[in-house]
Amino acid sequence: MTIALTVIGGFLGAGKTTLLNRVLQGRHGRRVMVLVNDFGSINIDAELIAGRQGRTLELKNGCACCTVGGDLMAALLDLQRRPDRPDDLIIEASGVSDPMRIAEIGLADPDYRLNAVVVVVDAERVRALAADRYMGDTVLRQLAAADLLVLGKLDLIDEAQGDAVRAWLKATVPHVRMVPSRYGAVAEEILFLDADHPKTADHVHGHAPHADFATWSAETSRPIDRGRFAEAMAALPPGVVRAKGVLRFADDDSTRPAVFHMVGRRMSIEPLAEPADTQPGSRLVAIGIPGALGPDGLWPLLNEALR
Ligand SMILES: Nc1nc2c(ncn2[C@@H]2O[C@H](COP(=O)(O)OP(=O)(O)OP(=O)(O)O)[C@@H](O)[C@H]2O)c(=O)[nH]1
Repeated sequence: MTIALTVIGGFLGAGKTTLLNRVLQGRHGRRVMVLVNDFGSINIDAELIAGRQGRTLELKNGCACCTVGGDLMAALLDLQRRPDRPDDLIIEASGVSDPMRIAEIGLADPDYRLNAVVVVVDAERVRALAADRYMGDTVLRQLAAADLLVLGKLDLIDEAQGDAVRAWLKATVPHVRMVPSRYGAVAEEILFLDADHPKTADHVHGHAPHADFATWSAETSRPIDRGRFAEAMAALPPGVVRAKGVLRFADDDSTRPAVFHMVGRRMSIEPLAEPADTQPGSRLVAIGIPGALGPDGLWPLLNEALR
């Protein structure tokens, strides 16, 4: 039997890991493995995946659609030879990748068949991102690659705005079905799409490079002051479009670290859902337009927040 391949794409912070976690928690009876490709030297995404032990593979050091194609092929080959070979492989693409390109790399291996390319859309931000001079092409390419659009974050906008986003998506990618989803609440469906995707064959082979994004990361073993951390993050320049971290605050004596998300200017800090085998210390990564942060990257900000 071939392994069904599902690629989850979507722009930085759209909600890909949230959807993936819902799939992993679902009662679908399938043996699912996941492969995450974060776009930085510290792969925080792998830490944020629920029940990840034994079923999460990581692709580090670059964007799978551009630089790590060879690593991806090697990982796929390895997986289908394992005794605990899965029924399904879900690849969570990095937020800047072209998910169709990743699907194509996967399909070069005859042991895999493409179930679907699922693209998560941040309903609050998608139109502004698509119109952005720097990020627009990447976003539009992702939308066009989808067999299914999962329209998340409708809870952050009102009904009229939600209708306008739907109408815009319908006009922009008329052939693509979309489903609304709050925090990935369509997860059960996505393993069983078995999409008919003529687009894969038609897709222009070769790779039109997407805009360059820079990543920054910083780590510390010292506790972090919550108030000063929030102030430091609020001071990030607009060119930093996404940041996330697994953090240990000085005022929190639980063993459970906190998870920090910044998507655009929206920030949240919550306890890590499943703290089982997380690393000690704190880690922070950010992604944005090259040059948005100075040569020391996140370090000055993180240092300000230490106690
Ligand atoms: N309000 C709201 N927030 C959501 C929804 N889905 C996801 N989020 C939040 O959006 C933030 C980013 O979610 P992730 O799932 O980490 O996004 P991602 O696409 O995996 O991010 P990258 O891998 O960094 O590109 C988190 O704070 C989520 O809780 C939703 O439907 N509504």
